[in-house]
Amino acid sequence: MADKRTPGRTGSTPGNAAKKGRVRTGTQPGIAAAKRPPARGPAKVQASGEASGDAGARQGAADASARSRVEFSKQARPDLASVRAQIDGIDREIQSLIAERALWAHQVGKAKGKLAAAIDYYRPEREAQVLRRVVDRNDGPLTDEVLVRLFREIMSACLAQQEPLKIGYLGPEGTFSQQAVHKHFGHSARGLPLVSIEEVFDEVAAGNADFGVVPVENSGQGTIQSTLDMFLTSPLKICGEVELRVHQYLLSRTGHLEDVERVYSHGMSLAQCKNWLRQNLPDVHKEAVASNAEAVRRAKKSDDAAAIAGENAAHVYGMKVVAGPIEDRTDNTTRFLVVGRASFPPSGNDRTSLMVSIRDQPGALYKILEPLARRAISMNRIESRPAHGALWQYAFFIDVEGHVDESPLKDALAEIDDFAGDVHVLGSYPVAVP
Ligand SMILES: O=C(O)C(=O)C[C@]1(C(=O)O)C=C[C@@H](O)C=C1
Repeated sequence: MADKRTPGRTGSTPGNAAKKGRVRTGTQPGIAAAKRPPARGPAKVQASGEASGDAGARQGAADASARSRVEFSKQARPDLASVRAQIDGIDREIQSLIAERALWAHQVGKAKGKLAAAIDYYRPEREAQVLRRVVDRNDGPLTDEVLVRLFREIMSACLAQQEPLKIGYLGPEGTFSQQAVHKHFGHSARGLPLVSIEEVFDEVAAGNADFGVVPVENSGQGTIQSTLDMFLTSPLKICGEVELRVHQYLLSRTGHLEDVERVYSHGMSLAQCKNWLRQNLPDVHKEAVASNAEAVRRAKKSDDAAAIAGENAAHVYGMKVVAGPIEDRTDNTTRFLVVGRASFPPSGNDRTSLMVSIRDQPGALYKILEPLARRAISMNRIESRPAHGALWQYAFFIDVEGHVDESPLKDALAEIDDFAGDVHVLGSYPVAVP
């Protein structure tokens, strides 16, 4: 049956890996294939269409999936035991396919040659391509976001077979930065909580962490200047971006709003909940601290204190939720950057961050932007920061679409007038997948 689902797969399974004893009995592709229940219509067509890359088969999968949903909805009241038997069969099949995928991912590792560490196996551009395909194929009922999360976890586990990646972030545990690490690298990566954004950059530069995840802007509050300033002196490259929907909660020991006399949080989080605080706790003392998790740790010390943080932090620190979500904007989103020591090839949908310092001459910024504009290269962002070491001189942080190794961005950068200023490529990276 495995032959029918993915032509040529059975028999070419990396069998020697199984011989080495890395595979649990019963999940070996060969054995599992024999045990698999008869494939149900949608799954069968979808899998074979994917393996052959045949658009017709993929359409067939979509049709079959739509058909099966109509059939589901027509059923008056299905028999619970037989529905569960179906689910058990599907679970068995999913499990054996995940095990088989892990074997292939291990083969990819071997195909890359003798590499030193997990970081050498990590390929953000490939991960983005895999996830975009998941989104393209998605025909419901699960959302793109849910499916992307599941597939990220699978890739994260596959990569961790070599060795887990070590990711530095603004700690302690329970911060939104930690959530961003999990969203981008999955739970098989090892998080390294650090005390400041500066330390995240330092630990990655020193090789003590493979990558770092740092917040760079919030949809309502704008840029996190301290992160941008790190790029003025850091040698690190931007290798990725993560967008995280941020929900804020008021947490306390007692769980009662009337007990609250003081509220701690990171300055950004206090700002994101300004209206709610004005309406619900107008007279209490508000204090900005280094991180939301630090705020929770302080609030945990007394009954009259509360903290604003993610719901996650309530579980990590054993606090009660007083109210939430309490952010003023319903689309409250924070963008994080992934920083590392290497550059990666194009993924097909990339963004590039540039840092430009301008010479003091007429039209300098125009001369830098004109070659981009002439090629219709979209600019997502331009931001100025005082340059280090020179009074009234500015560095411009510019995000554009495209990858430095590909036209038209490659040609535009080659043409940019050297006399107008210095253009430093901070990194080209895949546009965030939801
Ligand atoms: O395709 C690769 O290069 C792999 O190593 C496999 C894989 C995956 O599981 O799909 C795992 C880790 C990489 O970051 C990218 C993809």
